[in-house]
Amino acid sequence: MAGEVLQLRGVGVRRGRSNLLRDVTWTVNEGDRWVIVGPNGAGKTTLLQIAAAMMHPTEGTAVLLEERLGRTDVFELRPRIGLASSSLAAEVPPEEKVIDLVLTASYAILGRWREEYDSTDVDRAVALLDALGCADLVRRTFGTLSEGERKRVQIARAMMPDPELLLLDEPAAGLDLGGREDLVTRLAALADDPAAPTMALVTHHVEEVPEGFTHALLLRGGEVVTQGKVDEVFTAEHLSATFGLPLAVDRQNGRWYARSTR
Ligand SMILES: Nc1ncnc2c1ncn2[C@@H]1O[C@H](COP(=O)(O)OP(=O)(O)OP(=O)(O)O)[C@@H](O)[C@H]1O
Repeated sequence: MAGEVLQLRGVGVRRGRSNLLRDVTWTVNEGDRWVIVGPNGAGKTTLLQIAAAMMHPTEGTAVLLEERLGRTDVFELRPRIGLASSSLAAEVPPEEKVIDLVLTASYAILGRWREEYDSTDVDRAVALLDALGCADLVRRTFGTLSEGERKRVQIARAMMPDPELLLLDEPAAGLDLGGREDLVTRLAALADDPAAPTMALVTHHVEEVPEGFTHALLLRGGEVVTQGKVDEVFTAEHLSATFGLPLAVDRQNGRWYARSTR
């Protein structure tokens, strides 16, 4: 499939009197690697929920993989989109085996019972875990993993059905410095792989943006501050407006750094 993977036009999400998102217009093209950056409560997770066909907009239109939300069967659409998020991780039973957690993603269910998998599926699951540095965790249960290991296993699961769009909600949250750097390096390798799916990653921190991410969208108070090519978006002016404090922004070896100048 060529062209637009996701197209939002004038998207709003209201809950009671709150506008979680307002007038968001955003196009993701095949092969793009997007980061969505903003402070707590900006609406980042809400935006990702729409991109994952887990939530419908209250206003505007959302077209995912050429299917318009509200006019398509989301149960057919969801397996084409990989989502890794801490809220999904919280639903995993602690006794779930890592290999089963990844394998069951092909069926978009939790729990391995009833399905049988062929050896091609098992080989793919092991290869994905290996690529994310988790080959030694295959036989462990999810409940025994560290936070960093859980994050990497979740990404392997999200990639298992070979999605056309991969969505990562705060993949580095809760990781120590070594864990963050390991994950960011692996995500940079993924971003660099032309065979990898189109991606969108949510974070609060520009330091967590892997090298090779091409585009950025800044959100504040449910509204887009600016969006476009990452080096045009990640300026002191734009990031200061997004986070509501004066920031200096640096880039070194493809990575970004921000600090307060107050
Ligand atoms: N059902 C709801 N009813 C009212 N407000 C809600 C509801 N769900 C979320 N919100 C609010 O919408 C805003 C956006 O939430 P969202 O989780 O999308 O933000 P976020 O940018 O991902 O935040 P964080 O970085 O803290 O995870 C928050 O202020 C949140 O409290």
